[in-house]
Amino acid sequence: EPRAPPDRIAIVGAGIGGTSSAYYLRKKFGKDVKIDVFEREEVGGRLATLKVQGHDYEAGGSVIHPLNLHMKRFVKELGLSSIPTSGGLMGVYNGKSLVFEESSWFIINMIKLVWRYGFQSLRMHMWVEDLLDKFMRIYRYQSHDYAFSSVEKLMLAIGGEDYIRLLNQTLRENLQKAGFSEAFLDEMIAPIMRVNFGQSTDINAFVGAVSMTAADSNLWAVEGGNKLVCSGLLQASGSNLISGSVVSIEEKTRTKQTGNPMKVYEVVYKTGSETHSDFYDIVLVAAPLNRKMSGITFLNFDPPIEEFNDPYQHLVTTLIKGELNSTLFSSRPKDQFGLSTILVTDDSDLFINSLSIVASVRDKEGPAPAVDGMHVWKTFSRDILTKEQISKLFLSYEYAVRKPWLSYPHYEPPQKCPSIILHDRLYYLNGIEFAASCMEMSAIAGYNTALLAYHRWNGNEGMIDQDDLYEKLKTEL
Ligand SMILES: Cc1cc2nc3c(=O)[nH]c(=O)nc-3n(C[C@H](O)[C@H](O)[C@H](O)COP(=O)(O)OP(=O)(O)OC[C@H]3O[C@@H](n4cnc5c(N)ncnc54)[C@H](O)[C@@H]3O)c2cc1C
Ligand SMILES: CC(C)=CCC/C(C)=C/CC/C(C)=C/CSC[C@H](N)C(=O)O
Repeated sequence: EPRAPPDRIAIVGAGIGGTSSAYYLRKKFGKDVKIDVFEREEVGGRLATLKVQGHDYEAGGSVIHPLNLHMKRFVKELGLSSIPTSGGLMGVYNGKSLVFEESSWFIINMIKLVWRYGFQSLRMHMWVEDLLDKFMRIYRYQSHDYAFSSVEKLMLAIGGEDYIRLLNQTLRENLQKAGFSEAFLDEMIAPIMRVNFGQSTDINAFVGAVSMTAADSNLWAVEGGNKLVCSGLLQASGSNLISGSVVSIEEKTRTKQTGNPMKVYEVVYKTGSETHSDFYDIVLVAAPLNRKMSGITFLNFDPPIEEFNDPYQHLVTTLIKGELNSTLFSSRPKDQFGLSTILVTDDSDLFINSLSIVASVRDKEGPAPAVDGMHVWKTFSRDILTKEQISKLFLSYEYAVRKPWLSYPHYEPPQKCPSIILHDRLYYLNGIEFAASCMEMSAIAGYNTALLAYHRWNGNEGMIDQDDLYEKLKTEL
């Protein structure tokens, strides 16, 4: 029989990780537990929008894969709508010319790819499909309430030693061993890593494969903004949003109303200039702890809570309403340029990772047609763009707005992922980002940590770190 549920749970962070964990904690522990979600900025976290002339555009997490089943389920259960994001033609620029340009004709693209790279594109598609096939196992494990006490054990359960190997090799090493050519890696793979994770093929091979799936077609987004999933989950979970910044967490002993002494966590948080504190049975940290990003101090833990020293990447999203200077990329007349996404190779020496025409979060039909040759373009760059750099990219522009991020871990395989269990009933979701950082991975972490907290609270050790789950569930169903 499950023991009486906890009285109070605290979640630090109202991004997709924190809000999905609130949603699943409510489902598991029931209606009586009090769930407080602390958020120091906007609900949504790295799911955020920027306004350009009255219209909202994704500035953080923008695309979702059709096989991201948690995001798909959230949109359905929250009564939200999805809009397609793929579309437009892509080119790869190497600093001198466009080494590859998509055609609107599929057969032309195939001929171009086979002519330049043989059948490597087809082999890459199969490599990614194999990863995705194994990846789908996590949904079956979680639908049967199985949980994992570390990212490595979760990865092992999904893809066996192959997945652990992907974590511990660079994408380049893995693909070189698989026989892919340097030209294919430099001209096709590296630009996709740069746009998706701000790094090249030195990234770990698992996040590299995840990044390749983000180059698939049929990607989608939430109409009105992906951050609506977070606000929706927060409401659906019946949690209390506390707009404040958590500054410390410490284990304390308190006497409950029953008269029994209980170990609880004191969460100290600031709202404006005021400092408050409250006590919780369970705490989930759903925000990166790296390099003091969260500003949380763990007080008087013995042994002390592990250090989180790996850096996150600086990345700047800039939205510019302007007319592209297409002569920078091609000698064709500007009205025949035709590309809506430009990726760059490592040796392009260009100060951006990517440039693409974007649609607002309400545009169901894709980007609005150009007005006076002007579109809204999104660039990703490591540093804030100077006016001179923007003027190099655009013949003219009406408006520019930017959002700097500490976006993703800097990946440096072999990849050690931070722990999920920091202390008895103190959990950490964002270690999963060191496998791969995306909305669906944080949603998976939210579900896994909710299940882990529930099973550990109720002593259901048999539901944690089960071996051979794939075989077990294959025969059971
Ligand atoms: C530019 C960019 C583009 C991206 N594109 C995509 C994409 O297309 N598709 C995709 O799937 N993923 C994408 N991602 C990644 C995806 O957005 C993230 O992996 C995901 O949103 C992380 O969610 P999270 O809840 O784990 O963390 P976060 O969203 O970072 O949420 C953590 C929250 O905790 C809060 N917080 C931190 N410390 C404290 C504290 N001490 N007290 C209170 N609150 C605190 C923060 O304010 C934040 O709101 C992108 C990310 C960036 C930056
Ligand atoms: C977890 C699995 C199996 C799939 C997720 C695929 C996916 C959507 C990954 C997101 C990768 C990412 C962080 C992209 C950032 S940039 C997105 C887009 N290219 C843009 O330019 O906005």
